[in-house]
Amino acid sequence: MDNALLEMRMVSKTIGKKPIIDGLNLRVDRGSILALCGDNGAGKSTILRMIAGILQQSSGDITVNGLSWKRDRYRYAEVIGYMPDNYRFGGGLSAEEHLAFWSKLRKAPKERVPELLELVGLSDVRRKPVSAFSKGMRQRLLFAQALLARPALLVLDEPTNGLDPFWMETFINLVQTVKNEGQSVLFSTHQLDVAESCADRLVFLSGGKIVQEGRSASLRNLYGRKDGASHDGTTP
Ligand SMILES: Nc1ncnc2c1ncn2[C@@H]1O[C@H](COP(=O)(O)OP(=O)(O)OP(=O)(O)O)[C@@H](O)[C@H]1O
Repeated sequence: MDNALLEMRMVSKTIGKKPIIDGLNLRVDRGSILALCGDNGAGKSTILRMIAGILQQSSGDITVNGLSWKRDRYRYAEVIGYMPDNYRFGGGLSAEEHLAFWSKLRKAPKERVPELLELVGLSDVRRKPVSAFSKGMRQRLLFAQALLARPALLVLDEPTNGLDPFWMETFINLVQTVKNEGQSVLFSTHQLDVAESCADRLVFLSGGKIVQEGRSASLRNLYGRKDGASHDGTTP
């Protein structure tokens, strides 16, 4: 049986005349964690936005659990939990109000709201307006939002950005728990130590293409290089 949950086949994205993603093939297996790494502008957010259905690919195919956004966007949306980067919270709502609103949209049971606030350490401040939250607290709320409906695939854009060491460690434990419950996780990061601590596979992007992938910390040598070549020219 094919174990792929997410499959991207020959996906390209051009914005204006600029090619951003070029012939990308990527898969995430069921019950696995994949970290998308790469320098600024490599194309990580663009890929995650295409998977979330916010951006449409210029060509190629994306399926999650055999579903495609183009053909069946409602069922497709149900199997994905997406955590955006730089989400703008508005309206002076509290953490609890935000999560309750999102839980209705996602048709998640009411009990998930207090449960998730507790999980991400925001129970005590649940009635405070999110506008008064720190970056890390907002990130934890967005992470909780992605978990609401226990989606098959979590798509997280820079989830540990702004987290202090305690919450960074907690994030690593939480994604492991999510994986043990059978969900899959795809996240982007600049923090290689986080990627190495929790991902089954690391994929490195440069200029909208995969330049290296594998499990090992030896991939670290590649990070930030402009030519995308590994130091010894081999694939780990
Ligand atoms: N709306 C847009 N119009 C033009 N160019 C865009 C647009 N969105 C993204 N890009 C370009 O696409 C490339 C990839 O951007 P993307 O945000 O996906 O990279 P990233 O790997 O997530 O970067 P970072 O690590 O800085 O978040 C960049 O060169 C960016 O300037």
